[in-house]
Amino acid sequence: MSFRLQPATPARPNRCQLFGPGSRPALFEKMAASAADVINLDLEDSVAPSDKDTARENVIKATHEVDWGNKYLSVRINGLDTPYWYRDVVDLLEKSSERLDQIMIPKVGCAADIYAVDALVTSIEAAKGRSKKISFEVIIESAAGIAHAEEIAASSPRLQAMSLGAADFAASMGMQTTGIGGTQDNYYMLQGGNQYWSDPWHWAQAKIVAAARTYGVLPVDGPFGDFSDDEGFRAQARRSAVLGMAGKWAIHPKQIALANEVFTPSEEQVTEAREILEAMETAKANGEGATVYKGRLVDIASIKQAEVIVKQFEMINS
Ligand SMILES: CC(=O)SCCNC(=O)CCNC(=O)[C@H](O)C(C)(C)COP(=O)(O)OP(=O)(O)OC[C@H]1O[C@@H](n2cnc3c(N)ncnc32)[C@H](O)[C@@H]1OP(=O)(O)O
Ligand SMILES: O=CC(=O)O
Ligand SMILES: [Mg+2]
Repeated sequence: MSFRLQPATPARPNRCQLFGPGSRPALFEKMAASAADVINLDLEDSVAPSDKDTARENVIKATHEVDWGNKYLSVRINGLDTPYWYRDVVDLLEKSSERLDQIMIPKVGCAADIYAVDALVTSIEAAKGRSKKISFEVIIESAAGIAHAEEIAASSPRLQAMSLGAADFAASMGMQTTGIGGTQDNYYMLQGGNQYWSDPWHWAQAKIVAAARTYGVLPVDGPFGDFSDDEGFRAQARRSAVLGMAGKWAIHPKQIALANEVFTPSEEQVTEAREILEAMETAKANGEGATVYKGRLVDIASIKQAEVIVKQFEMINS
């Protein structure tokens, strides 16, 4: 470990972030009753320009009137290149109830974007005497965003999570696809006449995980657009979980159980992690730093790996 220790990420479950348009208030009670850990009420791309004002009012009303239980309640504001975002922030901070936990900032391109929102939020919080400090989540979904992922991850103590937004990311990068996440037919290697599909999202995910984990921010996988394809969602989510992401968005209620399943360590994974910890306790008692578990090497690094799984499981069940 470096002399600079890696900060812990926020200790709250973030397996599934359920999205719903702010312009469809009929969905809000259903979202609140769902099994998602985080709710993202959207003012941005799922809301038509003509509905922006009404959606904002709906969302503010819902912070007062809907029982959100133990959900982490987040609202996605409009991008900083639009005429809507400042009004989103001002009205949310001045008029929403203290139940609001987080603002999600889309299409972030550099740390200065967060600085601007932080300055506005901090000023309104002080002016209005709000007792809860609002947290931020950012979406990395542009060439600039991925190029500056590290400075964005370091930009504000308010920052708790960083998501990959596959749709806008693909557009900004000029990727030749209309798919939102998942396997891309044309992204394959050829060997012996056979096609082997590769993962075009992998490097962006890995970059986000590294940037976020360096600064104690939760890395999150964004949308998987084809909500009819459960196995496609599972495969994408499993790859994200193995890479170190904490959770994934659901853009339809069908996807909530799938995300929770993948981002909750299985009984087998937890049992194995606990057995590794026990094996290492025995090794330590014998004055050894390394030992053998089921024919494999385990050593002091294995303790940290096993603890990741046990801690995830314990946090979800606490
Ligand atoms: C690229 C990005 O930026 S992604 C993030 C922004 N996008 C979004 O927020 C979109 C979120 N999702 C949606 O708006 C909707 O789910 C849609 C448009 C995809 C599909 O909506 P529908 O056609 O109503 O879906 P469908 O008919 O399959 O709904 C089945 C049930 O789930 C409910 N439902 C649909 N979406 C949601 C949701 N997001 N949250 C909770 N419940 C929902 C419906 O009301 C319906 O309930 P019922 O059985 O009681 O009648
Ligand atoms: O905002 C999400 C995206 O995929 O774009
Ligand atoms: Mg987007």
